[in-house]
Amino acid sequence: MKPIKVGLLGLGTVGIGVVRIVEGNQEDLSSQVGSPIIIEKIAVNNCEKERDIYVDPAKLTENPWDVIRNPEIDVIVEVMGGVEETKAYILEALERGKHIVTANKDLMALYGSEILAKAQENQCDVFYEASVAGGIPIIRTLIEGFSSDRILKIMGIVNGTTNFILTKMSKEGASYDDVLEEAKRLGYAESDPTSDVEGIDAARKMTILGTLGFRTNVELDDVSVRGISQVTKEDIAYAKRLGYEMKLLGIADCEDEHISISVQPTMVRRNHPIASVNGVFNAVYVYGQAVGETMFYGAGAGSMPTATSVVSDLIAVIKNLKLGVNGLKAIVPYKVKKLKNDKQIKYKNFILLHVEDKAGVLAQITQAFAQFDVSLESVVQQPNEHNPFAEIIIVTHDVSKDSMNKVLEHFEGLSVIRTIKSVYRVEG
Ligand SMILES: NC(=O)C1=CN([C@@H]2O[C@H](COP(=O)(O)OP(=O)(O)OC[C@H]3O[C@@H](n4cnc5c(N)ncnc54)[C@H](OP(=O)(O)O)[C@@H]3O)[C@@H](O)[C@H]2O)C=CC1
Ligand SMILES: N[C@@H](CC=O)C(=O)O
Repeated sequence: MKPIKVGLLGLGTVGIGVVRIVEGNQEDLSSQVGSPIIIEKIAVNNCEKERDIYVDPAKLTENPWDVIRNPEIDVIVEVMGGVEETKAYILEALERGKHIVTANKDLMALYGSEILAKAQENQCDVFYEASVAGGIPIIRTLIEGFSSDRILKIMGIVNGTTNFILTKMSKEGASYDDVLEEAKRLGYAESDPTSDVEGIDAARKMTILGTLGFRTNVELDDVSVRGISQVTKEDIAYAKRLGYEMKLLGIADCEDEHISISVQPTMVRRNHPIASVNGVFNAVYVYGQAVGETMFYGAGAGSMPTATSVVSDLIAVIKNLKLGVNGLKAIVPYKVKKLKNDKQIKYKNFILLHVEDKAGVLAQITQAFAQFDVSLESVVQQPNEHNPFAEIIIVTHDVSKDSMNKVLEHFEGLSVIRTIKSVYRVEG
């Protein structure tokens, strides 16, 4: 049996997991595909670096082109990250007829359509299951499992680092900075963790999920993004007191063929299944017109869970190779994209205000909501224990983003409001 030769770009957190699974499960994997699988060459930044795994030094190179241009190699597994340089490697590999497995959501969110088009041109596979939600097979599920349905909503905790941080802040009262350091040490965070905490990583993943789920070409700029760096322990405590959990949620919905996609810290009603997803775990909730509610749960980051998705993709590529059907499954979004405007985007809001503690304040505030047609679910006014002002906690009904923005703008000019302390989306 002719072995299948794989070129690996990267031997970090995910790359090490890939080598462990390919070597550790060799017998089972090769039985599934009918050929031994050999990792032929591995590109790294520094061949001398000490690693948590032994690999034959002769396999290592500091030049990724040695992998891409190696005629022996059938499949490239890209787990090194990066965008522009990596795109050049991937495009040339495709031109050379090599199939691609990648965990790189940055690359797929920005250049997915170009890469998939190049793959089709060259009858190559490009699989990227690990790019969203680590070990959860959500991409295959959206493409294949929901092919018969119309997806109306995708809601996900798709960043493990931020869920790990919010969970530890909420359950253990830990400090944001300490937990972020821990997430870095555990290999969950991106090399630049700003993209985790500012919601950019989640936005990239939602771009991919939105494209596949709504079968239209969602771009990163279509996603409105807010991260967790401004979420305070006080906000988390308020959420808990009102029966919610604070989560960084990606929310994509489709109504009358118009879509909206956002990533933002969200107060999720405690009885919603996604509210109990903690730590580095991810979950993707999908609502289909026919199927109704579904949810997919698992580790969203880390070496072995992510490598599981990568190696499953590798197996899929090799099976296609054996059948001679590579390149047939590239998804081409076919619907014209229509984005909702701020009048069409509607959700519940939580607002915490610090206000003057005097007569008539509450009336002025509720009057402002009425003026902009924002209907309220609850309003609570209470003195602040340590300060000479009062707090007003408001939860709205579903209201348009446009109306809500007008209320907040109006509040900026109201002298009785000292500070608009927090505003969060509410789900459930
Ligand atoms: N970590 C996770 O949980 C997840 C990661 N991903 C994605 O997987 C990819 C890899 O992530 P991760 O393993 O965490 O990253 P790491 O930083 O741990 O590893 C990156 C690897 O790539 C090598 N590398 C980086 N740049 C180059 C280059 N220009 N030339 C040659 N080698 C290079 C590094 O070499 P050296 O070791 O010598 O420095 C290292 O081995 C990223 O796209 C990431 O977003 C996706 C899902 C989960
Ligand atoms: N940094 C990412 C890694 C996986 O994509 C995360 O925390 O989810």
